[in-house]
Amino acid sequence: MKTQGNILIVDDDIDILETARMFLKQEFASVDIESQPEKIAGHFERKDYDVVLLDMNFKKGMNDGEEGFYWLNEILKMDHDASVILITAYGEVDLAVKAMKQGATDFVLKPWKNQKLLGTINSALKLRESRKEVERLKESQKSSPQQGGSFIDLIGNADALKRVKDLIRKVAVTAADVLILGENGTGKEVAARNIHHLSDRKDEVFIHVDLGAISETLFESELFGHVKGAFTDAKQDKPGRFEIAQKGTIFLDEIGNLSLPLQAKLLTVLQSRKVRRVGSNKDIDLDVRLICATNMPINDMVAEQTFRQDLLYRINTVEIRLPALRERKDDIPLLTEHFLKIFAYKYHKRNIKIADSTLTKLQTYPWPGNIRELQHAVERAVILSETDIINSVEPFISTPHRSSSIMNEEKTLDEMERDFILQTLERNNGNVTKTAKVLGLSRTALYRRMHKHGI
Ligand SMILES: Nc1ncnc2c1ncn2[C@@H]1O[C@H](COP(=O)(O)OP(=O)(O)OP(=O)(O)O)[C@@H](O)[C@H]1O
Repeated sequence: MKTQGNILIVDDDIDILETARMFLKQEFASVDIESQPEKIAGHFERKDYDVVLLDMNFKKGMNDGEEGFYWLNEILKMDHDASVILITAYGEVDLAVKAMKQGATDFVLKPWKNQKLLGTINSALKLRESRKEVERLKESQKSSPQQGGSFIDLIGNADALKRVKDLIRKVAVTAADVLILGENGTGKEVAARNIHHLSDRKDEVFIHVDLGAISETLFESELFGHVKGAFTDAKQDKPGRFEIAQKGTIFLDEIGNLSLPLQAKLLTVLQSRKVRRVGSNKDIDLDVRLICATNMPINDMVAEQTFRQDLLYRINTVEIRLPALRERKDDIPLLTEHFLKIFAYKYHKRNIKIADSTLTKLQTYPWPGNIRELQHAVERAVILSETDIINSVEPFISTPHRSSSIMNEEKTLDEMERDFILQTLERNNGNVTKTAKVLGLSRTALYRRMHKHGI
């Protein structure tokens, strides 16, 4: 069976064109020839070419390759993913190498051996397919609401947040790598998206990678991609997240959860700014903006040698720390009203309001799950409320224990947090996973707090 693929051969030597066509017709679905490069555009209007074989010199006696460069450029203007193979004579190899730097995929020397030509075209076809795959993935990422995500403004006027917003504005326009620190639910992802949207990469993709959710064994293949046959399940070539993020921003979330061996692998890629698919021997230059985030005490982890210092230095050119919600209590009413609007609309309760006294009481609760917890609480209150005015904290809170911790203003925030974790653990029979879920925390974050409170 013939291989799928449209091939165009451009050379002023009719003999070469005919011989190449005769041979390649047996192998590929469609082979066209052209002796006048000025007509390349016409071919591209009629067909989508996967591989173009292009002569370097057209005019007799010319061997500076200038025409080849010119037409290569024209082809890439028409289709920037085109795979162009240059046909060069012996002695023109330097020119061919220069052309590859300018976007050609490969070159073949005249006179060629048919099997060698076939191998070169097949590799170019593969490359073309994988470039198309990257483009397809980019498009699907852009249109997926989860990945593409729209720009959400960081709501809040508290001084601690104003400083963060200032820093974001300053750093966004630079190429600096950014490390965002902060507890769960403080808005690290929102901040990362803000940086992307305020940068000159805003029209390119924003790729969110949750490192905590990728298994140790799949890490390399997910991030760096793989070639067909690299391992048992590698049925076809697949680009990694770094490659998909080309020209855009890659957001490596939960970087503190990476094991030491994976930290080493990531460091190699970040240092060289090159990525190599698993099973391939070709490096791909990376042009990506790097933003990392973690809720772990990364500096302590360096001291404990569970996080590599050299990796930290590589990723934290600028460090942004998002304040916990309890450190910016003044913003609680504003955020509550913001979420109220969203959920009032969603649940068709357009007239719903929250009494001022209730808003004030919500400010006294420590919100260990931060803004995400507040968001869920407002959603619950809107669903449960039977009147238009919510004038109690009860509907915000799923249990009586929780409301007593809200209203008890005598205790310090730390004490309330400790009590609250204990109560929640008790209700979940000591199950940390369930407790973490109820509190809107990751297991690691919950363990850290339990450790802090001596639980
Ligand atoms: N300043 C803010 N204004 C409005 N909404 C916000 C703000 N900060 C966070 N949110 C909302 O709170 C929720 C949690 O935010 P986000 O996912 O960015 O937090 P995170 O710090 O990345 O959390 P995690 O560490 O758990 O991944 C999201 O629904 C987000 O839209």
